[in-house]
Amino acid sequence: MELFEQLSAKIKGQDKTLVFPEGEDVRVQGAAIRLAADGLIKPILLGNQAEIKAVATNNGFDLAAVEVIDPAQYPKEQFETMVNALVERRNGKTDADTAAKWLTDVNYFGTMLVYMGQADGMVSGATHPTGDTVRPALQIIKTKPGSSRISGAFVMQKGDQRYIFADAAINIDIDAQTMAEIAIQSAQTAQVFGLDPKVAMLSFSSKGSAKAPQVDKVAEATKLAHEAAPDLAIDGELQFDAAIVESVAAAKAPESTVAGHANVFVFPDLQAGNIGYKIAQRLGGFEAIGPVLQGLAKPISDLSRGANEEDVYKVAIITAAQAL
Ligand SMILES: CC(C)(COP(=O)(O)OP(=O)(O)OC[C@H]1O[C@@H](n2cnc3c(N)ncnc32)[C@H](O)[C@@H]1OP(=O)(O)O)[C@@H](O)C(=O)NCCC(=O)NCCS
Ligand SMILES: CC(=O)OP(=O)(O)O
Repeated sequence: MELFEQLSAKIKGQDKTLVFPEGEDVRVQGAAIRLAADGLIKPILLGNQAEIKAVATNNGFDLAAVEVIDPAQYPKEQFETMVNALVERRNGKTDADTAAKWLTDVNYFGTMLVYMGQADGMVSGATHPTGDTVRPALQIIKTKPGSSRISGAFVMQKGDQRYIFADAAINIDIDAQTMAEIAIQSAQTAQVFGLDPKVAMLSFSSKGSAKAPQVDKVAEATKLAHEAAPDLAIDGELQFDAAIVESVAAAKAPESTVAGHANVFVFPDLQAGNIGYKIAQRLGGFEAIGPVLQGLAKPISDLSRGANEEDVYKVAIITAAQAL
């Protein structure tokens, strides 16, 4: 069975509720209506009630199976409960006035619905940049036990080829310890997507072919990940060609069991990761699913603003599966 058929079969009938803060967006509405019609999730759209209706009418959508919440018309008592819960969660870092202001932003409002258990997960980012989409999750949902950082992976698919690219979304400039943690998180994500992880720690050097502090960082991250997860198939530092092409691996890293066969690619910083996934997507013809946020205590997913309706639909399926 194909990946999304498997995930859909898992979530069907589980009635997971997902909140979509960008309820006025036509791609989001289209996906939410399909997800509800397919019995996969119960969607909540956030936004201005009149605008949401206008978009639906203009596109011939029927919103009967979709709950709509207009934060501006949220009952006063429930809003106050939400403000108090946010202040308590922030534990002295955010006062009531700031919390009330934050909650006028749909991403904060949606994240609080998840935090308070009124939704099982959230999908946003079709119109908001990543920082604005994920910041509320970092501040409110926070990391799950065993994780100290949140990172973002893409599932890259073309035909029967499937790879994980990380971090391509969150951590801008990482140290060796963070890169090691991202590697281990990404291997776990690979397993969720049916891959037997073989992790390449990427660099512009293979096994000491270049000397630079940036290369040392990747070699150190590989060592730290080995120590933390001794059973994980991981190697570095490797150039991308050595990681993926058997003949190049034979020349550049002949001792490696990962080189030439890697399916999880961990990038040394966000410039490389974000550029890398978009090149594979736009020039290589790979479908980019994600970013799938790794290490969060509850499932919140970001979208690329370049996402289409199908991307929203698929990311929602992944998010609901994470909520099981
Ligand atoms: C994600 C991002 C917005 C966080 O930046 P920020 O809001 O300036 O973060 P701050 O350092 O102010 O931290 C805000 C909170 O988030 C937490 N946080 C930040 N990054 C985190 C991470 N990777 N994992 C876990 N928590 C994190 C901080 O601990 C802090 O929590 P606190 O308020 O309870 O103390 C920033 O790293 C970023 O812009 N990343 C790049 C996003 C992007 O543009 N990607 C490309 C497109 S996908
Ligand atoms: C993940 C990503 O790059 O998002 P955007 O295209 O919205 O910046």
